[in-house]
Amino acid sequence: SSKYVLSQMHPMWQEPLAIPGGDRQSPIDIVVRKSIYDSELKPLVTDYDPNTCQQIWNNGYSFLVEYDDTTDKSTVKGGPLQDKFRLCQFHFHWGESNAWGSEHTVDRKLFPAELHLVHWNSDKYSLFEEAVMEDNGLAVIGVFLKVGKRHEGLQKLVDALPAIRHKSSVVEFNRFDPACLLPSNTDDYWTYHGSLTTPPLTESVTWMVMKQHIEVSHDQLAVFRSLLFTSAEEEVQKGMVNNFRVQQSLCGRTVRSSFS
Ligand SMILES: NS(=O)(=O)c1ccc(NC(=O)NCCCCO)cc1
Ligand SMILES: [Zn+2]
Repeated sequence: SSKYVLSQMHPMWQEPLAIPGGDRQSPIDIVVRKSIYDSELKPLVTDYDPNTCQQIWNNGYSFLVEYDDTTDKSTVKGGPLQDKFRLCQFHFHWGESNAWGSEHTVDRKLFPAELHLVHWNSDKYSLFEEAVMEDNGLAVIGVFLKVGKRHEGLQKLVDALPAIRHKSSVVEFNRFDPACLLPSNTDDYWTYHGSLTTPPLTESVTWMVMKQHIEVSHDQLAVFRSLLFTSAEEEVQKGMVNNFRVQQSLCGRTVRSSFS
């Protein structure tokens, strides 16, 4: 049977009716003039070991690059963080067009895509699964992507995507340094307390959203859109696009900025 690819605007999963707590959900719109400059916020200190990179796979929501998080070899500290957090994976969210795709917005401005580097508090917990249930368990660095010049460091990752087109496909992926995906300036960021943006939506994330974006080419982003939400045996194949959650209400939270 001929399989055809759909790209629909429907969200990839149904928003639950009730969310535990529900007053610190992510993503949000960052209203720049309402963010509070906090001079106590330090620069972020990332220390990533490319040799801890293990695999790249399609989990049916996005594609994830997973790192060995059994030691403190790839970590982030500083910024708003009191502890050291271990990198476990990074992934992206994107749209079917360059006009939208990011999860966070800045004064309602949408970006074509957003990178999330996911870390868990290894000073306090011994597993991601434990940390994900705790208030200060996770730290996620968000980086906006804009369409422009080709990102040389990203190309190694783009070249691996055709091998993981379908949900649940995994390939080995080594020696990738996630630091190459960070903007040149990581001192300027917004930070707030929020949640995971996909189920289980747990409210355990300290978000650090970079002010400076990175640039990737139109063609590189087009390869993201060639991925599928669906597994190989499914009759109808759905294009992996618009895998972002809609903005959530701030519920009185303060967004702090590390820059004035
Ligand atoms: N988009 S987001 O808020 O950055 C995000 C990050 C992690 C997760 N969940 C996650 O990583 N679960 C996998 C747990 C495997 C532990 O090794 C969901 C959403
Ligand atoms: Zn994410």
